[in-house]
Amino acid sequence: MATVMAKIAPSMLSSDFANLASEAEKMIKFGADWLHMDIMDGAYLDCHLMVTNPLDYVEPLGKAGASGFTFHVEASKDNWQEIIEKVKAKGMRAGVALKPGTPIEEVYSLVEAENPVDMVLVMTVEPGFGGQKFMPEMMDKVRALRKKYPSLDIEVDGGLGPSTIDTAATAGANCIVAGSSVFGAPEPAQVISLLRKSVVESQQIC
Ligand SMILES: O=C(CO)[C@@H](O)[C@H](O)COP(=O)(O)O
Repeated sequence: MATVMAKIAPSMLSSDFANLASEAEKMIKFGADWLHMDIMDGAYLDCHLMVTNPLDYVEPLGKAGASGFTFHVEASKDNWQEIIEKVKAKGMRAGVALKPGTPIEEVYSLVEAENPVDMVLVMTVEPGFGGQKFMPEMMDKVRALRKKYPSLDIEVDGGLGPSTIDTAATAGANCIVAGSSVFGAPEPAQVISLLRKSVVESQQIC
């Protein structure tokens, strides 16, 4: 599977997520896979929670129509099992993210749990803002995950674009989050298509 997700930043949303659908519609026009479920069959809304208390957001995001709920391993040391359970009970896929300084071994127990996460998000910049430089050294984490879990969804986020996608895709990432490279492009659709092509081609030679 190759998934290209255009990011909807929290600052673009109202506090009650009331404008979620209209923001998702914009992404459809650009050709992203990341779409609101109520708008189109097969649409997928991926939500990455860079917060200290992810549990508080399971209910509102489930209600708003989120498809995937990704929380940080650094913020859930004591309650990740409860978060996964509640996220899945709300009909969402569960993902776990890790910051650049966090060792990859910290997510293994969440992938191997009886009730496991469906995806691991390897941050390729420090969480905080768009437009940062891709960190190629994070590809060691992606390679380790892909080797250990051949069919796991592995997402990368930060600095992804035409000049970095091949590095991420050949390492084994199959879900790509792209902000500035898509929104800053004269032809966003072309960038999305290029990102997808790189992932698909890398999967064929694996
Ligand atoms: O959330 C983050 C960083 O905190 C990322 O999602 C970036 O916002 C992606 O933007 P680009 O690096 O693609 O511009």
